[in-house]
Amino acid sequence: MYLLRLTEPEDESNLNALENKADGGKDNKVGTILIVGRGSSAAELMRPEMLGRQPAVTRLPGPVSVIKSALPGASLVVLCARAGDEEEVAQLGHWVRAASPMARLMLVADVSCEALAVTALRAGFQEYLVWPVDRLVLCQAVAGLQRPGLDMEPIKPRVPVLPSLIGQSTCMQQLRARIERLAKVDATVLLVGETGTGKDLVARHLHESSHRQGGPFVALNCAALPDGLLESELFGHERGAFTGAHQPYKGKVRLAEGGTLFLDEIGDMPLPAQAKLLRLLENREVFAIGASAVCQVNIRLVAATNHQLEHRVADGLFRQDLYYRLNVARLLLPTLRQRREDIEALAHGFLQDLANHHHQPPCRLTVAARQALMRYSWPGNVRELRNVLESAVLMAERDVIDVGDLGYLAANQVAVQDEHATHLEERTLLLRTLNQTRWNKSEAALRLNWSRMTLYRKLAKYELSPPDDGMPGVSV
Ligand SMILES: Nc1ncnc2c1ncn2[C@@H]1O[C@H](COP(=O)(O)OP(=O)(O)OP(=O)(O)O)[C@@H](O)[C@H]1O
Repeated sequence: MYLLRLTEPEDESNLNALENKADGGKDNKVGTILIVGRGSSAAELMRPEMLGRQPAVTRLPGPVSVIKSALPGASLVVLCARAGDEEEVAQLGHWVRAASPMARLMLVADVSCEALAVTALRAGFQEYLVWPVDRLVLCQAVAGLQRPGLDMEPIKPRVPVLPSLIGQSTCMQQLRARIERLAKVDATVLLVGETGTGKDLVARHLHESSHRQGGPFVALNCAALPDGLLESELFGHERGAFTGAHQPYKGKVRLAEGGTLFLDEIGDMPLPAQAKLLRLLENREVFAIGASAVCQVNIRLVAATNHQLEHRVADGLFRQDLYYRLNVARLLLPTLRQRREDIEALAHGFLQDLANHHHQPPCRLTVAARQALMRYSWPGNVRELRNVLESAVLMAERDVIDVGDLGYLAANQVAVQDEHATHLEERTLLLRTLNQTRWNKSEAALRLNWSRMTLYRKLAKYELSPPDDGMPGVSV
């Protein structure tokens, strides 16, 4: 009853093979095709002229037990979903991976939706189609199933798996709006921010939202290569240009033709390469090592740094003219400390991601674990948060992450609690002494063996004032 015919009607042998499997036949090359439906596309897919014959469609959310019981042995699971169905998509991906790890997963979305596509690809779907889909495209997408020996070959995803920029804080909303604006123009962009704040991810989003999205996105970390090598990697070389140059190499700049060149850690670029980069930005031309002529290029440059470039200029380590060229449009990425309100959403997104990756249900955070994440200072920003959660997922014995699973954050939490307890004790002691001395501060300082200055500092710190002022907290 779960058989969905996606084959051409004239291809009788395949129909027979599918029928055999559905009837408990021995032909394992094809297997069962299951459709889990939601939205108008599911209803459309049921039309006989679309699929050859009348299929059975199971609704999601629907009888979970029915869907789950149908999964083992399925070769292809087609999910028809709408925008907002991300949770179900992730859930189905998880079930399929658990019940039938070799099955292919296909998502048919009612409308084009980035969140849905990204969730589907992260959940292990090999194919993402947007309704209306051509019947031929459907048939091609399941063609691997129909050809013996190709059953398990994954279908190349048609959309890039680019993680979304998570965060609804004001600074993230502003950042998104700026990315959108800058995506419409071809200006050089400089991304500035601490390590792990998402500069690489933003560069990719800029590329994907720009008219260059069909072109290549080529990234190079300028700090990762020694001086000589960086120049040849970036601008290319001719054969025999230097010892070891056995083959000509185009270089990253020319490889990015028609697309975006992303230069990470640009603050660490050596001065000779900086001179060549300036020429590229001014004339849009490259001169490969050993070449006899320049070559015109059409690229957009996005650069990133976690240095204060102004300081590098002042120290003579970065060319001022290049700095002015790069600094045309500058995007400052907020630290995670500046957008603590996004921590929970980021954690949720990463836990979902990790669950898909490890084919497990997503872990939940206890209240104490959530508080520990909120309190920590995150010097390594979003990357550090992701790493902490990844190791917690691996360490947690159940699908619940408690503060003890958070590695060094747990120790930090204890330190915070100790400090808090010490403060509470000191405040209580001070209040008791002040009450005993009827708020005679000199007498209280004497009894506590503090100077009067220390006493005043502590009064300010704990926001204490005499009872006459009507302030709370004088009774111990
Ligand atoms: N807003 C965000 N939403 C989701 N994931 C994010 C976000 N920001 C960063 N990340 C993730 O955090 C990790 C680090 O991000 P990224 O590499 O872009 O940082 P970076 O600023 O380029 O770091 P570095 O300066 O060290 O190169 C990546 O896994 C990235 O996908």
